[in-house]
Amino acid sequence: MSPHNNTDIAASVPSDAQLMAERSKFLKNGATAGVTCVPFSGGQPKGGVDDGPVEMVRFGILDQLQGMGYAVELSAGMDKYKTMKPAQDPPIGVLKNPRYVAMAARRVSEQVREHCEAGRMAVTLGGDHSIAMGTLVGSTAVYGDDLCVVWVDAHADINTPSTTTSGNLHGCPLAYILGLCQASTPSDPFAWVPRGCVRKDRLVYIGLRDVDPAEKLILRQHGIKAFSMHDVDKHGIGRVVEMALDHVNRDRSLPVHMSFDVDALDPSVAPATGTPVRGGLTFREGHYICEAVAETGCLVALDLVEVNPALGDPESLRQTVAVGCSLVRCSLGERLL
Ligand SMILES: NC(=[NH2+])NCCC[C@H](N)C(=O)O
Ligand SMILES: [Mn+2]
Ligand SMILES: [Mn+2]
Repeated sequence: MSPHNNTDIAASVPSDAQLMAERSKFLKNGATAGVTCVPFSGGQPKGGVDDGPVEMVRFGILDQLQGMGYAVELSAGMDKYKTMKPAQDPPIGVLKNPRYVAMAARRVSEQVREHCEAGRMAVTLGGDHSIAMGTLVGSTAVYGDDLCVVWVDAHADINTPSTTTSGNLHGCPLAYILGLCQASTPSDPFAWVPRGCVRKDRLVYIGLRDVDPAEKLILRQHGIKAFSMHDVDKHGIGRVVEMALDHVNRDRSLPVHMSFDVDALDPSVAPATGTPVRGGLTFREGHYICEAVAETGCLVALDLVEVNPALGDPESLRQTVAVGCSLVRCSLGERLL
């Protein structure tokens, strides 16, 4: 019998999770993925995005992570997100479902904080992007303002309660996180969000192409670094990711939280999402971002949001769920070779 059969190889060669744990600069338990499923759609008007996590689980994301060598620690009580909607939740100004969004995000922040405290890689499956208010409060509670944020999205999601025209809170999480809007009244449902928990110079965007006029002003006013699709075309994705990481984390010595909105990808690659915008990242460009961030060994938290299985035909759904899962795997160190 040959001494080099596959079992021998598998036993002696490190798994992707082991490689990731060895490279992982900030996680004491980097071979454990702390997964939080957030079936939540209250930050925008379209139903279905609350089924994003369950579809990704059904597609096998948890088994896939285990297959890469990760232990998976799943946050309990994902059904609670669907049932915690308050009976009365009238708009505050133009903001829709403010109490519901705030309650859900607060719960997310606690679940993500627990994973980060335990030194696990915190993986959050959305749900709409308003939940990132929770994920970032959770990760910064542990990593403080060292935390760098790579926000991959077609949109800037930085509207304040006074600039949003839609009133959809999935377009606003970063305004709260960066402290661009202060708690106006003691009854503000977002009073628990530590304003400014992420520093403006530690946020960088990749993939922008649909930014509201007021958001453009905010980005300019505060000197927030953003690489649009124009920059991706001009420099190529390799250079853009390098420049983005250089901006927030020149020495690759700080922890990174990546918040990946699947609508950053072109609608031909990820059609089943609520606010698709033409001219997005290719399949490979999206994956390259995840691979390059994984390679730094700095990743401590990942969000994958805005997969909406209710939009489009079964093939669009399958394609979008599959690409969401593969972005998660690549961010957690799955390698092509
Ligand atoms: N997470 C998203 N898909 N956000 C889309 C936001 C669109 C628009 N800027 C708004 O404020 O409503
Ligand atoms: Mn978006
Ligand atoms: Mn978004």
